[in-house]
Amino acid sequence: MTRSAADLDPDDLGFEHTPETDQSFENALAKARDGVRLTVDDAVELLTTGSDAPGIDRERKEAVLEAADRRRAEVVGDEVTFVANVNNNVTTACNTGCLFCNFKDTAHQFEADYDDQHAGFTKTPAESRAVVEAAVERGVYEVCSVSGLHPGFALNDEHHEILAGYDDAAKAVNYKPPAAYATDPGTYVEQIEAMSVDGVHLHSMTPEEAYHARRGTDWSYEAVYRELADAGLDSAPGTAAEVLVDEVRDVICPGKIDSQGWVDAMEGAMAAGLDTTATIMYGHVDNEMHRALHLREVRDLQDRTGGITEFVPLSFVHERTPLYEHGVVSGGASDAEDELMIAVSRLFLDNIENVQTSWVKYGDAKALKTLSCGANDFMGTILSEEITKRAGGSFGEFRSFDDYVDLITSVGRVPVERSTDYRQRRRIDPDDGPPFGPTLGPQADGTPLLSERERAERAGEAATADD
Ligand SMILES: C[S@@+](CC[C@H](N)C(=O)[O-])C[C@H]1O[C@@H](n2cnc3c(N)ncnc32)[C@H](O)[C@@H]1O
Ligand SMILES: Nc1c(NC[C@H](O)[C@H](O)[C@H](O)CO)[nH]c(=O)[nH]c1=O
Ligand SMILES: N[C@@H](Cc1ccc(O)cc1)C(=O)O
Ligand code: SF4
Repeated sequence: MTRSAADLDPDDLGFEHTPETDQSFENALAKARDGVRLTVDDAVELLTTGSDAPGIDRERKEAVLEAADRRRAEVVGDEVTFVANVNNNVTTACNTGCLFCNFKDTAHQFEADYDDQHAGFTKTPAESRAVVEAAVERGVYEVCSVSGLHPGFALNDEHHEILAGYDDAAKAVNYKPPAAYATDPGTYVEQIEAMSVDGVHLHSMTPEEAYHARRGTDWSYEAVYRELADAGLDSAPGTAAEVLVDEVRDVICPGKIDSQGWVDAMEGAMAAGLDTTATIMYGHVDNEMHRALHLREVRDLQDRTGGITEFVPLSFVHERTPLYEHGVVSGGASDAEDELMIAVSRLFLDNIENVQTSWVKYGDAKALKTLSCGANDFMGTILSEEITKRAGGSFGEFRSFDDYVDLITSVGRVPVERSTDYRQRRRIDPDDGPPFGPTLGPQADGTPLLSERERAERAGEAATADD
């Protein structure tokens, strides 16, 4: 049975790992500056600006940020990349119950005989395809699709048969036949086929979703990802990582696969030939030792695979989440913690080229600051955002190419449109416009993604929603 937030004692979460080391801050900083591979203890010293004293020391923090900024310049230069993408969340139905998440809606509300209104949604494969087609027509060339673990979801027809064969399948394998629901999401393979529109890059199926796509079977992650790749999947998002230390997962996402399960799924995706990304979702109950252990897990995985194209620190958005509402946490990470998380990711992950900063989580001002703390990628246009918005985030759902060019040039860096895998890149000369639009997609001819009128309408809607 999963624990609820109400049962947790915020003053004693029973953690064994604490941010204490025998290393000194000065030694750790010297190693970081010299480009020596960092240990977990080094990372803790840098993240805490010295574990021997409480709080963050301003001067020491600046020294860490500077070292990370220098490393970023050496590794990737002055280019700041971004991608023309659309988010398509297929369903919010999910019974996993992660305590940091307000994206999900419990699945019984989606059942055909449920009478009350609810705020969730499920898209059929045809509806997902329509979203992608409309975006591709505008010039988008990446679809990022992450979803709730709908009990009616299965990999394919064979998977449906296996799951339906279980006694008490709802309890045993989190399964109910799609006919029980008002809207049938189709199979994972059908959703992937549907979203795989003319040459678009499909970035989907987190490790947790891949687990759901093989639950109740003895199929390997590699086999599942191969079948999805055959259906049109191009790369897998390394979300669901949260913090890869099981004592933290036991508190914030006890219903999820454990750290080893996440690593196994990622290895399966890469064995199937897919690129992946990796993330950390920090700033809740985790401490700096947890963050450092997470970074080591990711670096080890990359040493073994080489298939991780970017690392994305995702700062916990707390406002409307069970963790916050039940007083387990009193807020998210501070600005200093955010800056240090980006910087130490850059310094520690010597085998991952790109560190992404998320304007969804940080807002533009802080995201711009992080571009001088080690980050070099500025995410994508996304066109829609549900996860952060539902958790209480308020930084919007769209950034245009014009916004990107303005923001990036305002901090003296070079705006570069990239493909998902970073192999295709186009440097943008700010003197050539505005307006700017994507050029790397199958239907991208440089026209802005949204017309002036559509942008004004969206801005108006956002202003009304804030009132
Ligand atoms: C909402 S899930 C969707 C995909 C799938 N259900 C899963 O868990 O892998 C995607 C990711 O969003 C992030 N997320 C969810 N709630 C968040 C919050 N309140 N603040 C920051 N990130 C959040 C988590 O890192 C999570 O893994
Ligand atoms: N950081 C966030 C992302 N990042 C995903 C990227 O936009 C892109 O899909 C990836 O870099 C692969 O090219 N997406 C979100 O929806 N929210 C974020 O906070
Ligand atoms: N969709 C995830 C973020 C994400 C998705 C894909 C990535 O590759 C990276 C990050 C979120 O909103 O939290
Ligand atoms: S993070 Fe994913 S698995 Fe967890 S509750 Fe949210 S949607 Fe479900």
